[in-house]
Amino acid sequence: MTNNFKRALGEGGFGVVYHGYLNGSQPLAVKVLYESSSQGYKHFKAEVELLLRVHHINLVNLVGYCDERDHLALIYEYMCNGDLKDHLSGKRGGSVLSWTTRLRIAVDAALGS
Ligand SMILES: Nc1ncnc2c1ncn2[C@@H]1O[C@H](COP(=O)(O)OP(=O)(O)OP(=O)(O)O)[C@@H](O)[C@H]1O
Repeated sequence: MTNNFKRALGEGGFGVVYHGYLNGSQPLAVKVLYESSSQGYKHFKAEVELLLRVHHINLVNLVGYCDERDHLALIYEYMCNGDLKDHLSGKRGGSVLSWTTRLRIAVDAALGS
């Protein structure tokens, strides 16, 4: 899927996220979790159980997961517009978001949570 983990999209608190494709065409983001602690595994299971049940337009979809105990990965649909953090901080260039837009994003995020 990730072509041997060729392209890293970023890194969060739980692992590195790689770009990949499903069936060679559907773009994906594959989060490979750091070595699993019991705390990490609990978080992984909670994320899988919640996101496989809950679908909302403001939430990224979980497409699948890998649970081999020592190798854990979460597979999400790929968000092509980048990180919200970068949009809010103006790092992506382009126009600065207005306060009205920021407020709408906050409300939309709250609706998805
Ligand atoms: N579904 C996705 N589509 C595209 N890029 C993604 C996706 N998920 C994560 N990324 C990229 O990988 C980076 C790390 O994401 P990740 O969710 O691990 O960290 P985070 O947003 O800091 O959250 P957390 O606090 O859960 O670790 C993001 O900043 C983003 O650039």
